[in-house]
Amino acid sequence: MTTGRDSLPMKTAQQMAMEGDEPPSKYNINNYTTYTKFGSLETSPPFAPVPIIDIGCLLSSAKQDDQQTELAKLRSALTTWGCFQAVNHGLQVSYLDNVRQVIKQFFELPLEEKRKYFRETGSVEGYGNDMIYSENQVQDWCDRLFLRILPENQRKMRFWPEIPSNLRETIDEFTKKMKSLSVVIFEAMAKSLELEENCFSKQFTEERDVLQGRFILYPPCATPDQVFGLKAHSDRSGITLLLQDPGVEGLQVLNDGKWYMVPVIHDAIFVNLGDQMQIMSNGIFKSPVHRVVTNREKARISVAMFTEPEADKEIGPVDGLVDEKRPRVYKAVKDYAAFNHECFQKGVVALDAVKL
Ligand SMILES: O=C(O)CCC(=O)C(=O)O
Ligand SMILES: [Fe+2]
Repeated sequence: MTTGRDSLPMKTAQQMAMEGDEPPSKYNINNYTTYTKFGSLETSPPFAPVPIIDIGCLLSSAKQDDQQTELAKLRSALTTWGCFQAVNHGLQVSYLDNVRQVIKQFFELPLEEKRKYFRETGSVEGYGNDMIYSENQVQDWCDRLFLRILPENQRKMRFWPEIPSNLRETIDEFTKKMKSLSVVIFEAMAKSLELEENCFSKQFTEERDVLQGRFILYPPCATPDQVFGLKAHSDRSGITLLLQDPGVEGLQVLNDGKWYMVPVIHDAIFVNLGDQMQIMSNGIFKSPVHRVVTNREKARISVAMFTEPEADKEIGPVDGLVDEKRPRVYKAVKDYAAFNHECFQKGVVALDAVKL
């Protein structure tokens, strides 16, 4: 995958922030009209009353009544918001803090060290900025490390930092835990729609499925009202599991045409659906549009893990969700990642392009 225009930044957002630079004009959304379709950049909208789901109650071992109540809550969360805060997921808050700390330590390293893992132009994997597809693309005020973690035999270890020395092992272990949590969630989603328990999970739990990690630093920004941390998008994944920075908010979700700030719950894992789940659920579940705003004083880090079916697997609305009352909304697609990328370059919304 190569593009003529892609380039690495002269200075990373973190360097600019450290040296007190104002964000350059290519970071200023007011210079680009394309980004106003989702509304203006509002840095302190109301908090999103995003549902809190008790994962323990979704397990088959939970009391039947508790399970039914939680499944109904899950279904309502996913049909309205497309996201929820997962609590009681079995991971200690000290464990989650340790994952966040390791990522923070990586970003605190001197640039010369991080530079070893710089992504190559025309490719997303590695340390750096988002790929640049066009001159009309506003830049995001963030630096990130992007890794394709699963399938294991596709890991490109040259992009996996050796410092901090426990980073590789931490990511590996966290991935296993997130993979198991995702299976619980996929099964619960199916049960909440009265479908076979494995009808979603079977698309994601074989040997060659993909899991990508995006470890992000949003440095403080001198002009938060003009600059996005991450511009509005929906995820192309099946589901995304996100660890937020416990010290600072920044993630916003769009609901019914209005932006809401996602509250930070220290021990929660924020879960949002991606486009591929919206397709598989025949549009019943939502893949929410979301974005990240910046903060004048504080840096924010986040850890996002994206699950996807393997590229050759065709996905489409599952049988149980298509009937006369609810005709099929989406075509079947293969390699939605590549399709999504193509649409992005053409300025087309991928989910619209797979509608029948
Ligand atoms: O940093 C966040 O809170 C969200 C990250 C995100 O939306 C993404 O990486 O797709
Ligand atoms: Fe996202």
